[in-house]
Amino acid sequence: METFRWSFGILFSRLVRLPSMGGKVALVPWADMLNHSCEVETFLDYDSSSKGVVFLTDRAYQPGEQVFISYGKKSNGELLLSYGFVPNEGTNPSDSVELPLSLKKTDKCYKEKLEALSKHGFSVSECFPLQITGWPLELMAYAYLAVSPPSMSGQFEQMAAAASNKTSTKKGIRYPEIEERALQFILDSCEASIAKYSKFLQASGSMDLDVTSPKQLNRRLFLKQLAVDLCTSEQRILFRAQYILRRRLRDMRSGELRALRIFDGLWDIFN
Ligand SMILES: C[S@@+](CC[C@H](N)C(=O)[O-])C[C@H]1O[C@@H](n2cnc3c(N)ncnc32)[C@H](O)[C@@H]1O
Repeated sequence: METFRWSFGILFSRLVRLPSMGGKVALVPWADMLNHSCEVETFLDYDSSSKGVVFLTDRAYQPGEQVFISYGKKSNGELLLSYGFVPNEGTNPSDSVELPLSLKKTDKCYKEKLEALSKHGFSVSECFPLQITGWPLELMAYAYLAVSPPSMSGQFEQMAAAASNKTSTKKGIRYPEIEERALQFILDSCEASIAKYSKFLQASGSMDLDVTSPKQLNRRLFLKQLAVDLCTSEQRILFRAQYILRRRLRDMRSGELRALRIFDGLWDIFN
């Protein structure tokens, strides 16, 4: 098992996917010494004219400077799983965190909604990727479905299709009448996830590493630090989403309040 794990780790951390050969994988000695940087876009690829694997840098490098390639637009979690490292905090624009969303068991239309989701290959709980720059339209469509009242049952199918990205238009759907509830629903999930991350990060300070040798201790400390780095970066994305959602909800609610005040003012005039 130990040998299998080692071979698996070596293979997955060193294999190269060659886009011009349909993503074929290859082991490329020497080229596999290049480290990843989230700031570069260039990658290794097969070049049919020279019949070899080539790499063109995207900028000039000074002698002695380390040359980087891109291992692909991957989240910190993917980089940790495939390559065993986590980029420095805030340096990976492709970083994302999976946000779990679920239908509520107490929902009056639970069965109908689940049926609509099942038709599109979804189940009662789904995860959607949150990025520092925002969230996908599919996540919003799922949130609409989760909060929509029985009077909107005619739209469940459309919402489920949009959540699974199987609509023909690929454009986002909008239901202004339930937008506030949908945003609040996403915010609640976001805050539940933040609480889980905070619990882990707090506990990590006093985690019992249960080791018998200094070598084992160093290894466990290293792995713990990787877990802490990953959780910190994922929690950062959740905090950003929480900030955006709170602001949007506050603006919507203050807009509604203003409209209500104007209505009250008009009411007073007419009375
Ligand atoms: C294809 S090898 C790159 C060469 C490797 N540094 C070596 O010495 O052989 C991939 C491994 O390099 C390391 N690596 C690559 N980019 C890194 C980065 N930005 N930060 C930390 N480690 C990195 C990881 O251990 C990864 O599994």
